[in-house]
Amino acid sequence: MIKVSNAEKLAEQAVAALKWEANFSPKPGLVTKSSNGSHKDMNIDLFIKSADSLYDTFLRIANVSKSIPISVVLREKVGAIGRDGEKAMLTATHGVNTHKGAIWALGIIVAVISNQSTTDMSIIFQKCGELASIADRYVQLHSKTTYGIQVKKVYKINGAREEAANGFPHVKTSLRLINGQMVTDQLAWLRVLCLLYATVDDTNVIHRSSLSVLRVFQNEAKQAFEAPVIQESLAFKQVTKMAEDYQISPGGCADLFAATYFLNNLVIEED
Ligand SMILES: CC(C)(COP(=O)(O)OP(=O)(O)OC[C@H]1O[C@@H](n2cnc3c(N)ncnc32)[C@H](O[C@H]2O[C@H](COP(=O)(O)OP(=O)(O)OP(=O)(O)O)[C@@H](O)[C@H]2O)[C@@H]1O)[C@@H](O)C(=O)NCCC(=O)NCCS
Ligand SMILES: Nc1ncnc2[nH]cnc12
Repeated sequence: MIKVSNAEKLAEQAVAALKWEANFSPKPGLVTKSSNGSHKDMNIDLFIKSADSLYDTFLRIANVSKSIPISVVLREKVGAIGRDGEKAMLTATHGVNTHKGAIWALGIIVAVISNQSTTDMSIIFQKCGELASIADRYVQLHSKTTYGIQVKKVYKINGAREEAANGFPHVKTSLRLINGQMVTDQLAWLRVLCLLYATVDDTNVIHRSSLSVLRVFQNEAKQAFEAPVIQESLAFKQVTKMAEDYQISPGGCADLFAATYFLNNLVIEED
């Protein structure tokens, strides 16, 4: 029987995916090892610290998810651990929001892999949708108005919550595009990033600019995605310039990029 990695391995792989994403370059608007993008309060060291602070969160999620069926009980247990994870992140970063969206996306994915003990991606995405769609009473009780909620009040778009509830459609597409290619294939990964920039309605970008700016940004990213050599294309230069001009940062795309890497590199163990 094939058994998915144990809880420790899953947590290690989730942290590794976050560090890989932070280090990946270029990522217009986002923090990389060579640029702080559109950020004054973040840098690569902060992202690495933040990723390390989340190991216990992913480990607890993987452990709790082993034996409880997908249900409101599991959803609320994972939610409570996720909120503890947000606190751990804010302690590690002295109050800077580096990984809230990533805790959410990878938290749900880690929970499902541990729960289902499978590497079948269609099952993983379907069950992620089920788990993320279950209402967690404590989120309603404790959540203040977030940027995501504010943006969705104004525009009819899907944010982080819907991405997970719909079974991560953008991660599914990214995974198909990368199709098991190795980490070292930088150009292939840059294409994945451009496709995410082109298709995700990132609430961070809208919050810092507007929906119409996001649409232009997405259109440039789509052209960059289609270019034979992305980094040499005018469209990619435009994406970079727009990130600078509008100080926009597609943090939601970064999270889904990390989630794609995590699933593409999921290690399985045999009994
Ligand atoms: C369901 C929750 C995700 C909460 O959703 P909500 O929409 O209410 O939350 P937001 O506070 O707006 O955070 C959502 C974060 O998700 C990322 N994101 C944005 N758009 C999308 C999208 N379309 N698809 C997927 N993901 C998306 C994004 O996170 C990343 O960006 C953050 C950094 O942003 P930045 O602009 O640099 O910094 P800020 O300080 O926020 O802004 P400025 O002031 O600087 O401009 C960083 O977090 C990245 O990861 C959005 O920020 C969920 O969180 C929830 O309900 N949690 C409760 C606990 C729980 O149930 N957990 C269960 C699983 S563990
Ligand atoms: N590398 C990055 N830069 C800025 N925001 C992010 N959110 C997640 N990863 C990020």
